[in-house]
Amino acid sequence: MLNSQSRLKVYSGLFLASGWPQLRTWLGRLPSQLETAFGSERHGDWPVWQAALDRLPRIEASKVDLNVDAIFIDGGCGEVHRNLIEDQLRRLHPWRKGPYTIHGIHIDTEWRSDLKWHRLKDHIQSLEGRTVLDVGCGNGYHAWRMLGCGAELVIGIDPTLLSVAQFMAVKHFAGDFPVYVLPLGIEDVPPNLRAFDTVFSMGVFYHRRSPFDHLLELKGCLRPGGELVLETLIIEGEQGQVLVPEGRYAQMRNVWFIPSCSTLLSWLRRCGYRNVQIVDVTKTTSEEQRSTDWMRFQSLSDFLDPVNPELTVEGLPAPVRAVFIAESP
Ligand SMILES: Nc1ncnc2c1ncn2[C@@H]1O[C@H](C[S@+](CC[C@H]([NH3+])C(=O)[O-])CC(=O)[O-])[C@@H](O)[C@H]1O
Repeated sequence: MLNSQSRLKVYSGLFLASGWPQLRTWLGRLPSQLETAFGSERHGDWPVWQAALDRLPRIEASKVDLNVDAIFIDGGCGEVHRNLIEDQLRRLHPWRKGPYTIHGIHIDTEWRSDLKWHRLKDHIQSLEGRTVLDVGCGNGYHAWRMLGCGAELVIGIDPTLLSVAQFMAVKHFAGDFPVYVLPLGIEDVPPNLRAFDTVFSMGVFYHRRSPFDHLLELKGCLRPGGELVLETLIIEGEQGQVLVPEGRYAQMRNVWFIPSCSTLLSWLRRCGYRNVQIVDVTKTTSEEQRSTDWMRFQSLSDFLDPVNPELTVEGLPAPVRAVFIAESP
């Protein structure tokens, strides 16, 4: 089992990131934050996931390609090792974000996260040399893609320990790249760090009970002039319209605010962002989100009205997602 010392080792490259003085306030607190988060080994399944990680064989990667839709890691791996790896990776079920191809094993995840990446990548400022924060990064799929686009350092945060375990499995095989997924929520990032060149918040906004506070927290993470990339569920409608589901939305329990595009644009401006733009609006389809062999639970098609797929099973507008970009003052 990884004890707390060796667990910190996973993040050691990050602690060496003294080249980022703005991050010092946070890095100082990080060891105790990690202790607390992993201390939720109270979390029933963590020992199972940790054991799967511990069983992964060490195989040097001879090729890592982060600029392909299925993040690609390969090396000289025989069938015995491949079977062992696949067995361990499957213990980290459900795999929601991806896809990945690791030593010949294709992890066909619930989400084709590459589709979201393609929708936004040509609209954002170049990530070359930038310090990036990905809030609610899941298992880090987009964080790897950001690195592939030249980011100098990518920090992802996600409080779901299974996502962190999946990231650790991928990084175990990829090697020592400046990308980290921390088992933390946005509320754990010290306020007003003003450290990151680009901050992504994708698929998180509608889970927040207090939308303005989320937009302001994100602004506090950005350096002046930095770029926010915000992706969230929207409804069709005029400025001022917003859906607040009274119960579930597409079977999700924790959905709070789904604004229209012009409403969210005005909220961003109200929070002080400049050059606020909407760069993509796309209906979520079963090509993008579906059950697979690596995510065997229900998925989008089960969450839509079987007679009218324009509606969710609750009778609300079916999921449409939009990407907003904005500049921090
Ligand atoms: N307080 C919080 N702070 C940070 N993250 C949180 C918090 N609460 C929940 N999350 C995390 O936010 C992620 C939202 S998924 C988006 C993944 C990726 N970004 C994607 O765009 O594919 C939703 C989706 O699939 O749309 C989950 O991994 C949560 O654990």
